Amino acid sequence: MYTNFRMTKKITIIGGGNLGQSIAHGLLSKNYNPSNITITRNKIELLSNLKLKGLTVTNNNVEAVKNTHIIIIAVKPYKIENVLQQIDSHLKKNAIIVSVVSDYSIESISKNLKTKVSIIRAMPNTAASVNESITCLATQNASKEELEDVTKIFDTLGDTLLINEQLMDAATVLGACGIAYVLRFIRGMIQGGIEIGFDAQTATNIATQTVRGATELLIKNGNHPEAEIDKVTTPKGCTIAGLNQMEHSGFSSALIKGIKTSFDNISK
Ligand SMILES: NC(=O)C1=CN([C@@H]2O[C@H](COP(=O)(O)OP(=O)(O)OC[C@H]3O[C@@H](n4cnc5c(N)ncnc54)[C@H](O)[C@@H]3O)[C@@H](O)[C@H]2O)C=CC1
Ligand SMILES: O=C(O)[C@@H]1CCC=N1
Repeated sequence: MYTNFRMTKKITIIGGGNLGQSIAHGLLSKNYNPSNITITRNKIELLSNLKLKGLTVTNNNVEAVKNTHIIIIAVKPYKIENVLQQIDSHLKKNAIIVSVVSDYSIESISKNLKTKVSIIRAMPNTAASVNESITCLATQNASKEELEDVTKIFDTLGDTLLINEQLMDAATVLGACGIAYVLRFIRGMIQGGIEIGFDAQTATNIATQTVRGATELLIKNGNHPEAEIDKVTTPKGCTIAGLNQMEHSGFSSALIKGIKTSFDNISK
């Protein structure tokens, strides 16, 4: 993970919504020069917090891409074609299009652009705002240097993986939708914690740090989850009793089915 680099490349984020703003906040918190970041959306008043931090905020996509090297498109899938048509003839020769739009292929982006530019698909998540995203990247025509530049940007927002584009839908579900699944899990932990005696804030503190600890055990030890679970489950103890009850209620199965259902719904 890069933590201390300052890139001088200009970045434009088209679509300053949930993900676009998360990316902007993540870049700012790692000292990306705000004067090198432009962010667009129709209602620019909703970006006033970023404007105060020194970003260029505009609703003019054409102006926003004119002198920009890296253009991150973060609009909803049904809006990307409009955006591509709008910016096409205004792109710099060496521009790189980075699309975080789900279910919209590199081939589709290419077909909607007359200008020949490098295209990279990226699938980060909203934890980019706190520099803890996992971002999967895929490209067909970007050079090694271009891919390195874009990887550096997403490395400031968390971790980055290069994948085959065929796995982009799977990356969307596991990494991007995954934030919501984990949050719902944590909410369940908190609700359980309140029922057994903690106030909501204390339950939240315990649940969130426990999730962080479990995650670190896997990342730092590189173990299979069951190896770490074995260390917690005393024979005839309360952990295994609770865990088995969760499984009788379909805990793992619910997660697997949910992930599969999300995947099946990507193109709907
Ligand atoms: N929200 C998430 O966790 C993730 C979202 N994505 C993808 O990122 C994209 C954006 O998702 P969200 O941020 O959740 O949506 P959003 O609706 O919060 O943000 C999209 C923004 O684009 C703006 N917009 C619409 N048309 C525009 C135009 N012509 N020019 C400039 N701005 C325009 C909208 O006003 C809105 O603020 C989607 O394609 C989604 O699939 C990918 C990974 C995670
Ligand atoms: O739910 C969605 O459609 C988007 C894709 C990834 C995260 N949110």
